[in-house]
Amino acid sequence: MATSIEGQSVSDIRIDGIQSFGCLIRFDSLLQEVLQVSANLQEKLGISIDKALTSAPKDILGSKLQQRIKQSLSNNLRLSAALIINRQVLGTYQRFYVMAYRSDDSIIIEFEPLSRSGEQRLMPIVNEWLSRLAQVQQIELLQQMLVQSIQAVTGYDRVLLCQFDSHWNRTAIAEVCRNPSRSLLNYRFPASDIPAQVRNRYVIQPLRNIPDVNAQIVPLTPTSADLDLPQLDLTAGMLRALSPHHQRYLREIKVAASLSIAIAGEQQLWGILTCHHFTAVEVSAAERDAAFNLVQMATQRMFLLQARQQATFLQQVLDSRELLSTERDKVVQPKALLEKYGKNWMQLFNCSGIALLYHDQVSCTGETLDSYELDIVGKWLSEHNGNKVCWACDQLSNSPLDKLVNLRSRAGLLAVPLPIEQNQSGWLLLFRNAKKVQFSWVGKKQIIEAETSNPLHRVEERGYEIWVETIDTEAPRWSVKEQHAAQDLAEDLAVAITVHQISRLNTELQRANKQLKEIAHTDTLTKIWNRYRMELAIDAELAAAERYGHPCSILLFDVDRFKSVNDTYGHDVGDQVLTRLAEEVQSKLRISDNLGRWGGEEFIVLASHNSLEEAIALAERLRQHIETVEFKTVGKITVSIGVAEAIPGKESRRRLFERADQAMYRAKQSGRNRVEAASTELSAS
Ligand SMILES: Nc1nc2c(ncn2[C@@H]2O[C@H](COP(=O)(O)OP(=O)(O)OP(=O)(O)O)[C@@H](O)[C@H]2O)c(=O)[nH]1
Repeated sequence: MATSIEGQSVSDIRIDGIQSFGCLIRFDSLLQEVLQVSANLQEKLGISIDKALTSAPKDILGSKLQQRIKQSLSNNLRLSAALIINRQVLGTYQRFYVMAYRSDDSIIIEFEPLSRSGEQRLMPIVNEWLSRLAQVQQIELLQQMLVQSIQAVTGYDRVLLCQFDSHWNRTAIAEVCRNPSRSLLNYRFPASDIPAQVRNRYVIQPLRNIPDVNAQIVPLTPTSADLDLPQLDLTAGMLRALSPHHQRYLREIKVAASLSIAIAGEQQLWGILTCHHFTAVEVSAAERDAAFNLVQMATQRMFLLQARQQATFLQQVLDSRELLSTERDKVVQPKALLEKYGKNWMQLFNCSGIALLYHDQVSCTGETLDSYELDIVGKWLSEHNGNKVCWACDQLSNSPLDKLVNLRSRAGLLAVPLPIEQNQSGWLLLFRNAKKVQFSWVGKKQIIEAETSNPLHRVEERGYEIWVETIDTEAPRWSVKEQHAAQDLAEDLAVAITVHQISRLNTELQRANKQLKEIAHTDTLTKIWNRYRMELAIDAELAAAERYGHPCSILLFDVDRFKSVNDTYGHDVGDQVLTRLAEEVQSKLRISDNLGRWGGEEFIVLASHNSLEEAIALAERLRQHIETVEFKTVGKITVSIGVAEAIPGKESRRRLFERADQAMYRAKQSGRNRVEAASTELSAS
């Protein structure tokens, strides 16, 4: 079997001849001289070759047509629209479809006789299909209707819509076929069938009409070699003869007539619509043009529907992101977000599972991998891909990850970096499971093997080789739109993660601050306020007392002969006494009084709102209570207490304390286990 539909797989072969459904005249670049004519000129135009080669172009074309063509070609390489002309041929009027274009420093004019029959029937058919195509909302339905409409207009036995993949292999995605046993639907054709130079021709001339594969090539006369001119490039025209390769190929697939219409995408060819007839068939220029227009119209609609589909997808992603942004204020755990929205994202991105890796945490939903494996994937991505770039894979078994983790059915992975802190890595991982698909390739095994790494097996013969490729380790590709949308989502998740992180740090910071405060304010042995905290409390109370004019007093007390406790029972027992003493005193105080350890075995009570008399009474109660308490190991102890009432605004905390200390000293001097009050004279001094 030939390797190429166009048969031009190796070199750009030119043939000095045309197909027989029209005739051709080659003029010089100024349209002043006839250089070559096709051998069927007499038959088609009624002008003998000799006459044509010796006549002035005006005499063959008529001055009106000559003028028109000259004008059109003065700026362009070809006529912007083909002309229909009437011409008398052998006594009867004949209509012709005329194409004119420049090629190789010549002007080429092609004439195709038009038959009147059938044209009237064409209009309503075309109009009906146009209106039906214009209303379809589903892409697959539109594609199916397109092939049906082309069959209705051209009458071809098989109409096939093929789409190119990124390697230029074609897959037949829609078909109508009169003979089901010759259906090629879902078949795949290797890229080499339509090599680059042939695809380039389709860009220049999207129509390729071969009404009779077996027709003899009509030679040009004189030949280009005779004229010492290069062989003509007839790409822009309709009559270009088919190469022997192409002819052999079409014969092998038992096609007698073919019409192909290239479909241009935004930047490159999107696909090709191919019509095959199993016997030779005359397709009129009007039918051909109608088919071309239907393809144009349907594909524009198809691209519109595709754009709409993508817009819907993007809108859904946007909606999901909106929901996510409403969560931000609530400081939700990222893991909870995945639990809440994961299902929706899985649907949107058509994936089996989603994982989120950040700050050494792994959360996932749906079918992904084990947590430790996800961790390995994250580390591998950061190491080999950097933290800034997306990584999309549709065949993980072919990637280095296959050796690192047990992939199970996961075949596709879209890994999107989470833009969190600079040196931190985080990933949003979307997984797709493998999807089993089978493709029936048409062509030689060797060629198909070059296009795929999957095993092939031959299934049947239909005059051409068919090789079935089974793919069960691949997932559907991640489209550019999906990748961009996933990046947007990752950005939002990164914000949610950062907000959560900050709030967590805040809580931790607050807790630490509280702890620090407690440590800074608490005496480690007795767990009551320490001296620093007591000083703060006395200062605040002094300020309040001055401001509001209420009294306030302090009680300074000290364990009597505590040294002997330590000496007799040891320091630990001494500590126990101090702890118990604090508890006992605390239990006798009002909520508004504060107890603190002043240092060593000295304690202080801040009795807010207490006058000296009230404070003395409190001190006496405390002293008496302590006297009665039975301390473990030690038995009874006593305390000596010095009481001083503050003179707000007139003395400092230090001075107040000194007065209380002096009173306590007097209590010690007076025999201990006593309460002494600081004198007011002293405080005034
Ligand atoms: N176990 C223990 N002993 C302490 C602590 N702080 C101070 N002391 C002891 O308390 C004793 C205080 O002794 P002194 O200042 O001589 O007074 P005293 O023996 O209590 O006699 P007077 O105060 O005069 O009744 C010392 O032996 C200190 O070592 C403490 O946190 N734990």
